[in-house]
Amino acid sequence: MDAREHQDFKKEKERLEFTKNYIEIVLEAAEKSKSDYQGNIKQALVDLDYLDSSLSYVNVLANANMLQTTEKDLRNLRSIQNRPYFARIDFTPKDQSQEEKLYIGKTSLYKKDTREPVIVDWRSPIANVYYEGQLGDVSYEANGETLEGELSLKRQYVIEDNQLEEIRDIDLTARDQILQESLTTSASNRLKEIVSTIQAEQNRIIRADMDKPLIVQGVAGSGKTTIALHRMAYFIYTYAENFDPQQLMILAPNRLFLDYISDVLPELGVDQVTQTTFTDYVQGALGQSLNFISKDQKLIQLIENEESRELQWVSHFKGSLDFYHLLTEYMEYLIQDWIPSEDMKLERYTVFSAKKMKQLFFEEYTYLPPFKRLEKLKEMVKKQVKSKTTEIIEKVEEVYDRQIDKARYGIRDEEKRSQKTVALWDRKEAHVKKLEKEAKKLVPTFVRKMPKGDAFLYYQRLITQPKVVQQVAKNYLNKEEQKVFLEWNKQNKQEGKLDLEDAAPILYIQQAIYGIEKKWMFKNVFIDEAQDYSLFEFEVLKKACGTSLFTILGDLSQGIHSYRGINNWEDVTEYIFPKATYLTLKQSYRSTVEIMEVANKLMQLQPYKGMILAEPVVRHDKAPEAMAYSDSKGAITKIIQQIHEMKGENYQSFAIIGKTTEDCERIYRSIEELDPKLEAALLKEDEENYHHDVVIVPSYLSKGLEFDVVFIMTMDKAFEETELDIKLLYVAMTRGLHRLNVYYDQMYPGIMKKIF
Ligand SMILES: Nc1ncnc2c1ncn2[C@@H]1O[C@H](COP(=O)(O)OP(=O)(O)OP(=O)(O)O)[C@@H](O)[C@H]1O
Repeated sequence: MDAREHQDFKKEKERLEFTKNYIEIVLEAAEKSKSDYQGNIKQALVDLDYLDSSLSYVNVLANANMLQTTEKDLRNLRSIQNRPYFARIDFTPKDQSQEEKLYIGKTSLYKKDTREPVIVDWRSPIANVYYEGQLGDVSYEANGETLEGELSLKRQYVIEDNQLEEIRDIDLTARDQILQESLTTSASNRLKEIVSTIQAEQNRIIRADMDKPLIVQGVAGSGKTTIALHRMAYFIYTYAENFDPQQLMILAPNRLFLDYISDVLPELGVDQVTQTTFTDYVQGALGQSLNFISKDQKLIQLIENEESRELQWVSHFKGSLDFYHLLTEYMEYLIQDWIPSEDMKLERYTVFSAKKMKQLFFEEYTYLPPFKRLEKLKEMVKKQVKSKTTEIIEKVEEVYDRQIDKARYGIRDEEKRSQKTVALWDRKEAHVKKLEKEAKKLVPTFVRKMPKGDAFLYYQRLITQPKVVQQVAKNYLNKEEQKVFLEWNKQNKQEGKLDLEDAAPILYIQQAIYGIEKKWMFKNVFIDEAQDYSLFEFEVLKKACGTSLFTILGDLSQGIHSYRGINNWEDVTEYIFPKATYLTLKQSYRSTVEIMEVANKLMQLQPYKGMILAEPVVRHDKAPEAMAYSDSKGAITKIIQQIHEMKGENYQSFAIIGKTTEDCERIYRSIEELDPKLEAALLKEDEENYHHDVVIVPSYLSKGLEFDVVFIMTMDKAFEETELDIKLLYVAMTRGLHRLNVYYDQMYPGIMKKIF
């Protein structure tokens, strides 16, 4: 209700005033202390010039740290200055009579003297009561303890520019009005934070046990991406003391998507986390750039039906755990002759026995990856050569000395004696020199024989050399399959490219043989659009990152890459993350009831059962319309006209989704010709932004994005009733928040006839 009409308006207004003033005082104080720190640093730097004192260096560091915290606090406080909190709870802890009135906001603020909270952070344990609790008895966890109490008030505020606009008390029956309003607003080109409207099922995911892997199946628009980012923010807050945000990594499907989420990260204070795509991660960890065919390029081939049977089979095999086991065997095969089979000798003396080397390499050093073992062994060889050479030379010298003594005391004739001893001396000297020379060659010879390949080369050898394939793949592929496999890879090699599915095995070889550099290892990994990953990819990420603490979010209904990815979550839990918690999100927040009805109707045409259908939050707009056209230019003219009309109705973001890139290019060219003033952009996979009036995007690339109004337009290649096409169309349909209109060629209606 309008804040002014609420019975507590006066008190709430005073409270807001107080908070506003308090923030101002804190900000002023912080500004002052900031300039003090800056002064201190300046002084310390001056001292550093003429004092050789590590103390002043420490001083610089200490103040720089202080400055950093202050800067961070300042930033946080400034960001909430106009809207310090969004909710209040009244909570009475069990066995206490004093009720606490807690105001919840995006960051916490305490009174300096009493430590009484002015604002409670939304991530704090007690705030859980706001997201989860209904009025009455409630409980929450803090520091491993369950705390109980009574929740007597749950209140929401709409505050704009520090003015209290609305106050809403939530009782058992009230619908979440603020959520409704938040969903009605237009989609900008960016994802937004939702701290004030997080729903209970989402809250459970955000706060789910951080010490266990988490798998989330969530329908389209259920907030998976949003929640992933909020869970990161929660994680960083909860473990602030002993956790560096850089130890978190989020893997997104492409760079376009990273750009889409980029604004919300700093808002949530999680901008320091590593954000990348799977292939960029692999190339980073390898320190090498490789030419992968993107999964979208592959999908285009699939949609266009070129070579599709082999493509699906090879991609599927390369993503399977069978291939993973094959790789494991291959690496054993590969390293078996890394250790020489003959002893390292200096003349007839053994410097390092092959048996000892084998024992070190295959037994003692197995805690290291093989290449590191070799390096360790090299160091060992160096030391051994040094000490053994001295030992051997001493032995040889002893033999000569004995002979010299024998000559000295056994030959009576002086001349003969002298000749003999001199000859022996010369021989001794020459022999020692020879030994020294030979000894010098031992380490370089050993090093020369060390394997010179790298992960990529070893992998190429495995997938393109018939002898290796025959030897290693015989337990996994029959002769015919081996042939297809080899030919496929040979073709790729000739074209200088790699399948996307090659990324995981190359990373596996890197990890298993060379090890992964520390900066590419993480404590916690988040994967969005995880339905597109294969079991092999999950497994290798777990190994390379050195953790099993993954948060995996995906939607099988949108699994347009399921020919290479997964078809169910059970396999992921069974084979990769046996300890994972599995949670689902059924509510969809993005699209209207009308759009979701059509999308669900489409989903039910899937050949297999058991798909979780989305339940939209009750929000209405015009029902989707479908139009069969006979002339594509005419249809595009109509779309342009509708865009102009809807812009007048306050819809802001528009997308035209085509089935293929080719269709999108045709649409784009037509728009340029028909309405050059309309700012249109054709989206590509590696695009980093899409700030335009209208974007034209192929169905497979639209995944994860959202727009106020979506037009779907097909040409001579209709969406058909196949698993892939149904999923592609489902993804396209569920991108719209408010309106969806479909245009298809009347000669090629495909599946549209069944749903409209
Ligand atoms: N609790 C919420 N309050 C307000 N808005 C929400 C809430 N949850 C989700 N949304 C909004 O719903 C939309 C969909 O969210 P998001 O893109 O995170 O969903 P998703 O599950 O990743 O979708 P998809 O799988 O279809 O790409 C976004 O606009 C998001 O801001």
